[in-house]
Amino acid sequence: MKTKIGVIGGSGIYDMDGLQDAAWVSVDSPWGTPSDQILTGTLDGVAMAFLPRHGRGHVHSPSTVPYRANIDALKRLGVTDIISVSACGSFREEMAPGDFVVVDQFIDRTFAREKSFFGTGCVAHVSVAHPTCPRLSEACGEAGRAAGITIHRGGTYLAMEGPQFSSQAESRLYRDWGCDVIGMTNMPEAKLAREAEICYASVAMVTDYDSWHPDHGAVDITEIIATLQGNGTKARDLIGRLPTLLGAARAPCPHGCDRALEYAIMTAPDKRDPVLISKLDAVAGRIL
Ligand SMILES: CSC[C@H]1O[C@H](OP(=O)(O)O)[C@H](O)[C@@H]1O
Ligand SMILES: Nc1ncnc2[nH]cnc12
Repeated sequence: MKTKIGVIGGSGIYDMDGLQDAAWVSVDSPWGTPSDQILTGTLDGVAMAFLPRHGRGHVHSPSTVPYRANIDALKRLGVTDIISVSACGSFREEMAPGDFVVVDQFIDRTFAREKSFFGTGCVAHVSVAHPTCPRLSEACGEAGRAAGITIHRGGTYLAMEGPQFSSQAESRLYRDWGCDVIGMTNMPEAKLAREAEICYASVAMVTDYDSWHPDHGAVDITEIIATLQGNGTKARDLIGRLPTLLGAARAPCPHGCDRALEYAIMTAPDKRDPVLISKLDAVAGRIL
């Protein structure tokens, strides 16, 4: 199988340079219209697909990002591995603004989003005990180190609904829960990538200390935007190193991300809803 790297660019990352045969393409999805067109091309001989999560011009709020359409569209393009690049606040002194964190766990506190491709007429339960792919996360860590970025391996990301930032009491609570960083978008994105059997790694770029830090006051959007610019340059460097690290030929995921649906579907074949089954053609076509 061939590797196709999908990059979902978060706040401040709306484009990707250096692709050969670059073209923005529209992808139709039965799950709605994706956030934007998808930039396709190749980098060092590896196929790439870049999607700005909020759309060019930052149109979609964290609650209205069409997460299902985005993941479905990437799957339709043949994406095997997704790198999610996101801005985040930090709950740890040592995870400072400008640092990157390769997230490996999530606490999902979002509540106003569609979180699954499955439902009435085709029920499925996948495991998200380990919601990110260790192989892909390792490659992101290596690429970040090679780019000279201070990059922390492993961290728990609190996904909040937003769009407002947390109160100081919430910020302190999440810190006490053992969370390391906070953002508004990695859920349900990571869960949907698992349902679509796509390896998913999350690179969170610290922009602020949220609102718990006694020396930093409350999170402030102007501070975030200033830090985002430097973070974006580093993120482009990290992503540019991934094709060589991952290679064009892809072995099956040793952690089973690409087989997540193998035993997940509960609904008996004769009880399945044909309309839903047809919408699942890309996500679950391998097993349906
Ligand atoms: C620009 S501050 C808040 C905004 O930034 C993050 O976006 P993303 O995860 O797409 O990089 C955060 O989740 C909020 O949406
Ligand atoms: N403190 C914060 N909370 C939520 N999302 C963020 N994105 C960047 N900083 C954030």
